[in-house]
Parts: sequence; structure tokens; C-alpha cells
Amino acid sequence: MEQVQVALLGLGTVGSGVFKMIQQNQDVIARRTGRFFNIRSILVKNLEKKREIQEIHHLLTDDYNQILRQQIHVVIEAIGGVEPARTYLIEAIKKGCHVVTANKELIAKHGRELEELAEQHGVRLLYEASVGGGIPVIGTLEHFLKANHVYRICGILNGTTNYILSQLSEQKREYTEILKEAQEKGYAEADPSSDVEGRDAAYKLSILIRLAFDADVPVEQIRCRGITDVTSGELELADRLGYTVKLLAQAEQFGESGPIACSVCPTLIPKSHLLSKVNDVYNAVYLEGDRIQDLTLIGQGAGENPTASAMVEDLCNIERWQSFRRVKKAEPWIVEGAAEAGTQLIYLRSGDAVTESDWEEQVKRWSGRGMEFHGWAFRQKERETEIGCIVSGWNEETEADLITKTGRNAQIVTKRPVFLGGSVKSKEEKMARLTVG
Ligand SMILES: NC(=O)C1=CN([C@@H]2O[C@H](COP(=O)(O)OP(=O)(O)OC[C@H]3O[C@@H](n4cnc5c(N)ncnc54)[C@H](OP(=O)(O)O)[C@@H]3O)[C@@H](O)[C@H]2O)C=CC1
Ligand SMILES: N[C@@H](CC=O)C(=O)O
Repeated sequence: MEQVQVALLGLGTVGSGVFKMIQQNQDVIARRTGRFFNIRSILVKNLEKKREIQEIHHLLTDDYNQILRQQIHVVIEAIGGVEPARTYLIEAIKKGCHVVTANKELIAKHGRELEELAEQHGVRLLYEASVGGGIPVIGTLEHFLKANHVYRICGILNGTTNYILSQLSEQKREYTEILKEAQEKGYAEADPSSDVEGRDAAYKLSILIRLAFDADVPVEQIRCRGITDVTSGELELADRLGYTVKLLAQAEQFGESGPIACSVCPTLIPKSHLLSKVNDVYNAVYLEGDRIQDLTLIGQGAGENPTASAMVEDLCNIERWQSFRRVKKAEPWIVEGAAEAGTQLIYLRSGDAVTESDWEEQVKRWSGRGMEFHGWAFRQKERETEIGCIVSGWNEETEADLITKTGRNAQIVTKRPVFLGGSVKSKEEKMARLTVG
């Protein structure tokens, strides 16, 4: 049996999961790959930290040079962040090691550089765990959609925020308490602002854009909004209107090498759509391609086991055939809610007790100005009124009028795009949708 020497960088949620899976699933791995993966060393930051896994202290080190002096075939990186992870992986590649990583920030920002270096040194760089936790979406794009023109990606790409939004709407609990729970379950990033402010999902979207469209959209150019301003009041109104709010990452390319509309933002999804039923730590990726038509992958998007599963599967698949892509730099087309920006939820609050009949009168007048109202719902608290309405063709003139006519201290709290789902068939129709609103 071939012995493969492995170094593991990081022994947190993901690193521990990888260590346990390699130990506990050794039989099935050996039977199916003909290889025995031997973890020679584990890099950690704090050697004094109490570890959940027993009897590994002889493997731990806080000195990366010590690892580089060993005969290592594969480096598995589960540290996170750009530095020192980037430097460590560059050194490993230059030494001729294959690399497996879960680090989306690193791959989103430096994936091209690392991939080119790996190619020069004849080694593989694999990063299945960087998007969608246990969902094999990178493998699917790399190996099973090579001959398709994939032109649309929609996804729930962050487990922490999906957990928070699901719990907020179902359990009516406090945001901070739910976030703490997500951290305890090992879903959140070391800095959870990356999850709740949408950056983590933007890193993942930029990785998928590169694989699906052969285009490099700098992650800082992806329009990105998080969930920090989503309230249970808004979720309740959306629910009454027949929608669920999800942090949705969307990208759509208009023609080969054409412009790419992309964004990450809280989005209303009709309750009848499959994506609205993806709850808690589950993630989903919906892809549209010219031949596959549409494909949805669903699975656990964060946590020890699903993430470790993706990394160990990469480890077992290092020899698998490679894809070649010529990635072109691309300027994103900045659109909130990507191609669906035309229909929105307008969530507003008034200091007065607004009646539904007053509101209906106003709606009749506003409807004559090129806007279409698809529905509205009210929440009344003493003299305060919260209104959620679904509108197409929203314009600034109406916005000013709406604020003055909706009572004392009326203000628009948020505007959210509505996901219409399904494929838009003609390019003209797509363009029209993009320019609305
Ligand atoms: N958690 C999840 O569900 C998922 C995470 N990921 C990604 O996996 C990676 C790891 O995440 P996770 O396991 O949750 O993170 P943790 O914070 O739980 O673990 C990080 C580990 O890296 C070690 N570490 C941190 N900095 C250094 C350093 N400078 N030198 C050496 N070791 C260091 C820490 O050491 P020590 O133990 O001594 O503190 C710890 O063992 C990240 O890139 C994350 O984005 C990807 C998919 C899912
Ligand atoms: N923090 C991330 C972990 C997986 O990528 C998430 O919540 O999705």
C-alpha cells in the first residue's frame, strides 16, 4: 500500500474534523484509493491550548519550518485568512507538495496566483471545501460541467447567516444569541463579521464565477450586503407576503465573455421556490447552463464533518484529471440582486397608525406612474405602522411622495430585491430586467 505523508495546518473546527476522518475512515479510504494517509505533523498557533483529540501532542508544532524539513507529499491548510496561509502554501508548492485548502478568502483573492504556481511545479491545488461546505460544487463545475456554457449561479453560500435567518424567522429569538450558537456549533468564521456582512459569501461567489464563467471578478467589486439589518419584523412581513428572506449570492453572464451581473444581498424568495426551503446550516447552489439546463445542489454548508468530508475527498482525488482554463479579467456589472433587481420589497415604518384603506388609496395613485404593486402587509404597534410591499418599477419620485404621504416620521427602512426564479429566456428580456429599478 502506498504511504502518503500529510501535514495538517490548523486543528480548529475543520482541522480536527479532517484529522478524525482520516483516522476513523482509514479502512474505506485505503480500500478505494490504495493509499494510506499518514499525518506526520500538525501546525497550530498555541501549543498550550487544551485539545479535544487525545494523544496528538507529539504531532503538534508551532514552527512551519519544522514541517517543511520533513518529507511531506500533501499539505492540508485549515488555518484561515490570507497570511500566513498564503506564504505557507507558496512554500509548500515550491517544495513539490500538493495542497488542499478550505480557505475561501485566500482562494478568492490569490487563487489564480497559487494555481499558476502549482502548475509550474507540477502539483495540484484543491479547494472543494472553500465553497458550500460538504456540497461537491467545485468538483461538479470542474469535472461534470466542462462542456457546458454555464451562465447563471444562484446560491445560499453561507451556513452561519442561513442558520441565523432560519432561527430568527422560526423561533423568534434574539440575533446575538443565535449568532453565539452558530459560533459554538463551529459554523462561523474566526471573525464572524465576514459571515454576517456577506464577505464570506462574496469570496465563495467569486470562486464560482471563476470556475463557471472563466472570469476573474475581483471580490471587492462584488456588490455585497449582509444580514445585520434584517429584523424579525421584516421577516414576518415577508412571510405574510409569501416570501422567505435568504442571503442570496447571484451571478449571471450575458453572452460568452459578456458582462457579469453579480451581488450578495438579503433577497426575498417565493415560498414556492426550492431555495426558500433550504434552512439552518444547509447551503444550495443553483446553476443554469446551455445543456444541463438547470441543476440544484443542496447540502450542509458549514461545520466540522461536512467541511472535513470535502477536504478528505480532495485528498483522495489528487490524481484526478485536471481542467485547463484561460481566465480573463472581468468588470462586474454592479446590480443589486443581480438580474432580478426589477421587483423589490419596500419595508417602511411610519409614526402614525396608517389604515389599510388610506394605503390602498395611495397605491392606486402610485400605480399610475409605471409602478406595479403586487401586494402589501401591515404590522401595527400602538400608533406605529410597519408596511411591507412588493413593487416593480420603483422610482425616486414615488419614494419622496411615499415618505410624505405615509404619516409622521415615515421612513423606508430597507429595500430588498425579490428573486423571481427560473430562467429568463431572451437576452433582451434579461437586459430589460437589469435596467429596471
Ligand atoms: N468552520 C467551517 O464550517 C468552515 C471553515 N472553512 C474554512 O476553514 C478554515 C479553518 O476554519 P476553522 O477550522 O473554522 O477555524 P478555527 O478558528 O476553528 O481554527 C483555526 C486553526 O488554525 C490555527 N491557526 C490560526 N492561525 C494560525 C497561525 N498563524 N499559525 C498556525 N496555526 C494557526 C489555530 O491554532 P490554535 O488551535 O492553536 O488556536 C486553529 O487550530 C478557514 O479558512 C475557514 O474559512 C471552510 C468551510 C467551512
Ligand atoms: N463560516 C462559513 C463556514 C463555511 O464556509 C459559513 O458559515 O458558511
